[in-house]
Amino acid sequence: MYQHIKVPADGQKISVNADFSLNVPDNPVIPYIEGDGTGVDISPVMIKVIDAAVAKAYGGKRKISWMEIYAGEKSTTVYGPDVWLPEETLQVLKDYVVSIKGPLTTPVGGGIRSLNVALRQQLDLYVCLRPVRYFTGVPSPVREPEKTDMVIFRENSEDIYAGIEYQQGSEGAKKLMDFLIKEMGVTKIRFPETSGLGIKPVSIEGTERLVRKAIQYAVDNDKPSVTIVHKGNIMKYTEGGFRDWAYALAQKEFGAELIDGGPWCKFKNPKTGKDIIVKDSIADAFLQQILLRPAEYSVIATLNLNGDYISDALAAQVGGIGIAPGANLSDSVAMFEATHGTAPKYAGKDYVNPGSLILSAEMMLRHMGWLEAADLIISSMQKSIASKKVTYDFARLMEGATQVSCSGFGDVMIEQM
Ligand SMILES: NC(=O)C1=CN([C@@H]2O[C@H](COP(=O)(O)OP(=O)(O)OC[C@H]3O[C@@H](n4cnc5c(N)ncnc54)[C@H](OP(=O)(O)O)[C@@H]3O)[C@@H](O)[C@H]2O)C=CC1
Ligand SMILES: O=C(O)CCC(=O)C(=O)O
Ligand SMILES: [Mg+2]
Repeated sequence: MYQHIKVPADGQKISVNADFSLNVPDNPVIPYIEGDGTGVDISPVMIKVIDAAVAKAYGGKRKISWMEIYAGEKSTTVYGPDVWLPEETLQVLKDYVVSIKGPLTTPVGGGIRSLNVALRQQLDLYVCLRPVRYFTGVPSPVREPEKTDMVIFRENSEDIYAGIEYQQGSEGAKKLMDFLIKEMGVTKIRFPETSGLGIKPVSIEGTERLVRKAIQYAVDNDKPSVTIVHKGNIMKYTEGGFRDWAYALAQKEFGAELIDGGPWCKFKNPKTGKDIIVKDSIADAFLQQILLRPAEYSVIATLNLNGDYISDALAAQVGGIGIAPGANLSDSVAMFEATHGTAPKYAGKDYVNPGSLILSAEMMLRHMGWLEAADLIISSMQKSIASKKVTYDFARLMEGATQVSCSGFGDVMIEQM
């Protein structure tokens, strides 16, 4: 049926109901992309740890059938030199509904466009969900890392990240420059002859669907606030539009009312009766606020590029990108992945922290409703860190730690279950 993908004989597909709830069989097939760089190290460890947690939680009644699918460098060896993202990979990601991926390399400057972004765009995975929480004992550069407890909702389909760009000197750049100068009367391009150009689309629909998810998350998870992070003072009609449309949605769909004339607003959580405040922060100020007053922020809704920067900055606050998980979500399809990239200098060395991908898989188990296995992962992560048997990233900052390898940390996690 597929050219290179081998469907496991013993598993069934997860399916989606009309209300977007999932039917998860006891033996679901989960497609995974190993990933470039350190993907080769972390993906097998993630699978081993998740299998152990599922076996322990359900005593053999439930089991994941993993199905390897291809993207990135491995795809070019399996499918041929120029095939970075095979059509059948996209088809499987849609058909099998829930998947997980390792990181994929994107060259800087030239070369192929990001496959990570292409996957999100082609599957319309418009939410990039990145929870940021502190695990006791993790070395952190801040004094009170436990005060950082945020969940980032990053818009995943628009913004400058959409990749509409024209290289300096290209026909496209010349055409667009001509149009801007001659037809739009633009006079502000300082060096028109030597500029590359990029376009930043931000829409009402794109904003509303992202912000709706962020506010609903605050309602479902008893969170005190949603902060819209933007640079709307400077980019008024894109970032500023995002802020205005976000506030408007909070009022229109959640019944939020202005506080002291606005723009902040609040509504009562229908599930708890508590207030949820919807507020905003300009992105540069936000980046210093999260360091100085992290406890004042909870759910964050932001655009694609801001969300990228904020994800890594917040990850650092709770001990680094070695334990920063994430998910890319549409209404039906979910693809889980770590926040970090391929860390090429460590590739194949069995060295890096597999924690981000393991915690991404923990989010996946929770998404599937396999809560007992997900809880086991969290408690094992806590105990493993407390045991101080950790990978280099924590060991180098932790007093009295024993440094273990990437696979070694997986084994520690399995021992701690
Ligand atoms: N979603 C995706 O697939 C993503 C892909 N990328 C791509 O990855 C490539 C490399 O990007 P780069 O900017 O170097 O960012 P990376 O996130 O790959 O690495 C930056 C640094 O983060 C730390 N780090 C990364 N992974 C781990 C881990 N598992 N455990 C512990 N520490 C870790 C290392 O820090 P230290 O040096 O201190 O040890 C590393 O040098 C690029 O091509 C980029 O486009 C980037 C982000 C996301
Ligand atoms: O696609 C890439 O290579 C980088 C993407 C990224 O940094 C992210 O999504 O956090
Ligand atoms: Mg990033």
